[in-house]
Amino acid sequence: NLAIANDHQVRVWSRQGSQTLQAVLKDVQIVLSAISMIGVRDVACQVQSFPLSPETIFVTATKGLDPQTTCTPSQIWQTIFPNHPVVVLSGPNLSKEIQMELPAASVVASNIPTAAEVVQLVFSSHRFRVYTNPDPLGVELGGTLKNVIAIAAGVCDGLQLGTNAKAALVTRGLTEMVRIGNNWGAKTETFYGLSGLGDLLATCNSPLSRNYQVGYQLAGGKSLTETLANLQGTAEGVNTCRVLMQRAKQENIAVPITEQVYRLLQGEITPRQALDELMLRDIKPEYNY
Ligand SMILES: NC(=O)C1=CN([C@@H]2O[C@H](COP(=O)(O)OP(=O)(O)OC[C@H]3O[C@@H](n4cnc5c(N)ncnc54)[C@H](O)[C@@H]3O)[C@@H](O)[C@H]2O)C=CC1
Ligand SMILES: O=C(CO)COP(=O)(O)O
Repeated sequence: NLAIANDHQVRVWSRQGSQTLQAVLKDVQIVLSAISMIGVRDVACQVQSFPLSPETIFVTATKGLDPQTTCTPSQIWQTIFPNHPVVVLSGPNLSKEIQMELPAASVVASNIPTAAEVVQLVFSSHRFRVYTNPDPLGVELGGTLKNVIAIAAGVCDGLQLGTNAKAALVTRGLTEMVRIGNNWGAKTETFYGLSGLGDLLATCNSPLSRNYQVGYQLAGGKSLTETLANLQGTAEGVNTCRVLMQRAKQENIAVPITEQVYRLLQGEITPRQALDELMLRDIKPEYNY
């Protein structure tokens, strides 16, 4: 809708639609993927078999981690299309609000600045303010990692733990995101921008967020299976949490909040036990000076 409002021609493909992917991709300048994480590699491999101009830009809006490789979506697109520009689009962008034409801001990040600028122009308008950023990994990890913290935030609200607890959780969640991001090569300052703190605040405070909803329902005593069965759309944080736990263990990264969300999702602990585990951790400095 945003691109159409800027007079661009847009074609939409979905596996439920009648048009073939090849027909939709004929002569396109930009391919924007918003496939859920589970389907990214499959769709990218299909796209690889179609003729595309070498200038075609890939934009990815998926927020997740590949369970097999722990790669981010943009890393998958870049591996399959090594000679094409890849741009990450991420920010505090709850789609229902954008559909309602409420104002929002977002970030487009790429190793190729001109590609990010092209995409910035395509989507920018008086109701959607788009910033460029040179740290695609950081921007992508902000949108991906906050989903795990949003599950925890949903639990926090579901248990009615109060505003102080929520502020503590979100702030320490950001510290955890920065720690993981730094370890994987992303820049600290990116996490304090729209795609990090911005998206964290949006997702942790909105019932429109599916990840927040997962936490909220679990706190209300529903099982994960029941919660996911009644959820409209994908809650990427569930898969992200599992992938993250596996990689954090391998790389010895401290991820206390992720660990409690993981154990909760696995059905190993109750929401109350997860809270106690976090509150009773060894006391320590807020950060290492
Ligand atoms: N909804 C939102 O507010 C936002 C969503 N995102 C991200 O966008 C992605 C998609 O989210 P939603 O559209 O909300 O989820 P959704 O569940 O509504 O849509 C995902 C789509 O991916 C399709 N899909 C899955 N596997 C496929 C495959 N192998 N081949 C073809 N299609 C496949 C599904 O059929 C579905 O239409 C997620 O990674 C999400 O984190 C990012 C920003 C905002
Ligand atoms: O990423 C989002 C908003 O920026 C959407 O959050 P959910 O996937 O939790 O609905």
